[in-house]
Amino acid sequence: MSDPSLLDVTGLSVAFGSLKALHRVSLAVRPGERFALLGHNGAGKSTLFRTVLGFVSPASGKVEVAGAAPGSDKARRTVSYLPESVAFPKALTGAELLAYFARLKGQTPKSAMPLLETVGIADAANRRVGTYSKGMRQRLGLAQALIGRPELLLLDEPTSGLDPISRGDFYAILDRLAGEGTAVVLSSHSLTEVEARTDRIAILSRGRLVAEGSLAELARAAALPVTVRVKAAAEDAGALHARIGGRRLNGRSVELDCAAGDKMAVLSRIAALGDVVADIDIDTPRLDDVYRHFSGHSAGGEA
Ligand SMILES: Nc1ncnc2c1ncn2[C@@H]1O[C@H](COP(=O)(O)OP(=O)(O)OP(=O)(O)O)[C@@H](O)[C@H]1O
Repeated sequence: MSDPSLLDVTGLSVAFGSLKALHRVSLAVRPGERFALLGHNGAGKSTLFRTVLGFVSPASGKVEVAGAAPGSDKARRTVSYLPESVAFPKALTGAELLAYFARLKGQTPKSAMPLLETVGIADAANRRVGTYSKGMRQRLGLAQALIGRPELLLLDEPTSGLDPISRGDFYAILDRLAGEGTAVVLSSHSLTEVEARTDRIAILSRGRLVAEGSLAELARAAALPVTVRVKAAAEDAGALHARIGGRRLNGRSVELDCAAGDKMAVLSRIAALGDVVADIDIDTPRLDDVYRHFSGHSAGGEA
């Protein structure tokens, strides 16, 4: 049997006056999962986080954090949050700042110090935070969020403004935490980085959950085609085209679209042509295709 969910959201609606920020949203996140929340500006991602943290009350529906109500002692011990922009006092060192947050969370400063190592800024522990780069401040923010070993991490656009290397490093830390059983829920506008680094994806559009699942499941649900590109051995795309159909790309290659479920049958048909074929490439649907399909928004790599 699979682990029980750490986060259970059932039929959640949240309203600000007449504005429905969330409308009947349901989702569940299990230990060790890396879960991405995608959606346009104002789709309701931060509202969902704030409801899980107990700062916003549902108009209807239910949220449970490890089976407990948001804001309860058990939920607060389970969940931790990293807001999109963290503002730390610049005059404190990284170690001093972590010690301060450890005391606030009822932990000893000593117990929190290894977290500087976890997030890769132990070398800068005694430097003032004012001298940290944006990437180092995000790492410090993550260390702060990890105090007390939360089982569920909520990260609001944690990599926005980071360079590609810092983003990669940040995701590597999240991968390690998930490997140790932490559930990681992050919101992001960057489809390319989320695609490779999360296990499940939820797409919010105008407060509604329009899709939820792994990338492969979403691509199947959207019935997006797989594209198979076949290169002819003797620079004779004409002969190849006559045998397998599809579109001629140039003098050498032919491209075919097929349903995901038909991919293996199409590949065996092409393999049976033997020497006529020099090479095969397969393009499976990307997250920006899936995002565009479900959200009705143009993606271009950014949600
Ligand atoms: N406290 C509030 N009072 C009134 N309206 C609010 C409040 N908080 C959020 N909203 C509205 O609720 C909707 C959802 O906002 P939310 O911040 O959850 O979106 P988001 O998906 O996090 O957007 P972004 O990607 O821009 O951060 C928006 O229309 C926003 O203006």
